[in-house]
Amino acid sequence: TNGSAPAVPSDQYDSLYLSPVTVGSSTLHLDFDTGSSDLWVFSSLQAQSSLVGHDYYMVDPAKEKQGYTWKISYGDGSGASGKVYADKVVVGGVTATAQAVEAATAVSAQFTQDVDTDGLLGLAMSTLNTVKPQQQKTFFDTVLKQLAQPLFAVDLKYHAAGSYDFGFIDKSKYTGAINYVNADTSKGWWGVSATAYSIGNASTSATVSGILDTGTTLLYVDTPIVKAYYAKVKGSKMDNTQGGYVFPCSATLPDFSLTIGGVKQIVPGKHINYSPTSAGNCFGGIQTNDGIGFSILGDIFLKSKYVIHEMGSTPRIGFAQQ
Ligand SMILES: CSC[C@H](NC(=O)[C@H](Cc1ccccc1)NC(=O)N1CCOCC1)C(=O)N[C@@H](CC1CCCCC1)[C@@H](O)C(=O)OC(C)C
Repeated sequence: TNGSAPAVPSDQYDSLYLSPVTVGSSTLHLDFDTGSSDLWVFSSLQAQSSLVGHDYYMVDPAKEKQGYTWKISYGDGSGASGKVYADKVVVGGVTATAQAVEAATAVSAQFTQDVDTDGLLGLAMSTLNTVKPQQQKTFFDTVLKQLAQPLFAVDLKYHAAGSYDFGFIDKSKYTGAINYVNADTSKGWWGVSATAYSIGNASTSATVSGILDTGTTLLYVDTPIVKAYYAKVKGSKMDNTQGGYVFPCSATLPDFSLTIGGVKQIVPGKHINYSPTSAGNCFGGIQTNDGIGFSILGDIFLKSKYVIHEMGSTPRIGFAQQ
């Protein structure tokens, strides 16, 4: 089988994308996250006050995996925890009949405030799953064998609805060739390396190692690259109160590319103007990975591409231009 689910921006700046998922008998809107490996949902186990504005999973005690718990924390400091159930999960017509569904008993303030996100669906390797006493499979791992091809493809768009395809490559969603590279899954993520970057037409050799992460809004790379980029943006500055590089909203932003597998993967300058700030300037889509330890190729990088994540005998990543 195969299937496709829409990926709809949660707000006008594409800060995250939400996809409809049937969990048990409810339809929830989840953030598909290639940076983590838990499928967790807002649930009837939470206080009613935490559920205002959310769709949530009505737990069925008969489906509980007795004694199983989970607890996750994310790069931005948010987190959640709870109990585990085995229930039907359907994504774009692809059905996992007994998927581990992690029902929240507690979620951090960021999640309670963000009333659009009803949970996350992790698409990294199952080795990062947080369920105890026994790690559980991601949705993708659960359905892998029933998929026509062992892959999912990510088609996030700039200020528009895109999609996640499971089990097939949709030729209508990209142009030109698909360029494949081996994925480094040793740390549990979809890891890639670039051998160069370019700012406008100037290319510089450098090793950029990072992970693809649909659950991260921006593009985080090494500080020297970030400095070189904003040196080309008149009026840009590092603004600690805003938490990163900002620039006049009228600035012209150069294109940025990373060379992966010998092919330049270009991020249009337009995509690098992430959003206006409260201070009247604009916040950059490229920021420093200081403190993270590796680069994160998040939505700013992904939203101009069709990216195939293939879990064959050798895991591969395929890049094509939208
Ligand atoms: C650099 S790592 C930071 C990353 N978070 C983010 O990128 C969050 C996502 C978000 C958007 C809207 C509302 C709430 C959260 N955005 C963010 O920090 N922003 C601040 C800068 O301006 C852009 C928005 C992160 O923690 N990603 C998580 C998934 C994420 C999904 C949304 C809820 C919070 C958790 C995950 O991909 C992860 O931890 O990746 C690891 C590998 C870093």
